[in-house]
Amino acid sequence: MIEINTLSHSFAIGKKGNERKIPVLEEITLHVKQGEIAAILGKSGSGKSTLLNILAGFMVPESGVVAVGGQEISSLKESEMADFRLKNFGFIFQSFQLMPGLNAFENIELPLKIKGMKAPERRAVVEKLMMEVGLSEVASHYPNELSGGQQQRVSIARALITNPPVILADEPTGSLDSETEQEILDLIRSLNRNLGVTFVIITHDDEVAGIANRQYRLHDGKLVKGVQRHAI
Ligand SMILES: Nc1ncnc2c1ncn2[C@@H]1O[C@H](COP(=O)(O)OP(=O)(O)OP(=O)(O)O)[C@@H](O)[C@H]1O
Repeated sequence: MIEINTLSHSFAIGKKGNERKIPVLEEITLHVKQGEIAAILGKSGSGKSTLLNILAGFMVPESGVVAVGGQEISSLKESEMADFRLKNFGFIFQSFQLMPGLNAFENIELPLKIKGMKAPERRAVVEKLMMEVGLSEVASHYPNELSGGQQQRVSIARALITNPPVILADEPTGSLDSETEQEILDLIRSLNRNLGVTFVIITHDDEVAGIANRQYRLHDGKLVKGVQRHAI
């Protein structure tokens, strides 16, 4: 499903004409099968966000190949990449990134509106998913009227509403207390099982990585360990 082969990237820092190249990712090779949960673990500064940004096509790597569902993404033009991203990826962030002026239902509905789905169909699809993620009771609540865990459920539902095959999650429980973290991890696991969605989770937290079928550990831009914990 996701194939990253000998990916390297560096950033140039310093004044123009006097730049230094700092390697951030070195010869990364990792593969994620369809339906797996993969965790990319690493301390702050190890290169996790850079790897996720390259995987999502927000950044073009210096060298190496990134393919998703057989499509090599570095060969896509910017507009093709935007289209590819919409169809293939859902995003979950540590800080939820909900629209404050929309209630829970409307936040989840938004991607379907953008896609041009008609209102009655949207309602049916959103209500079904809200039930699945345990949000039916709070459909009309605005983000500031929801707990952190509920806000993350909304953002997970919004990521899933267009049925993307892959969810990219950046520290999805980083803003939550440990009890709520466990609830969200259980939800991710059950959505992965029930819907067959592939998850790539970047985290510094071994607890979060514990739900993954496959763990990759980054240290100073190098993959130090790729562990298959349990098959799907
Ligand atoms: N645009 C940039 N220009 C120069 N250096 C950068 C840039 N973006 C990131 N870096 C450097 O690359 C390294 C990896 O950063 P990255 O954000 O990928 O790490 P991370 O593991 O996601 O860290 P965190 O967990 O703190 O978000 C860091 O040393 C960072 O300073």
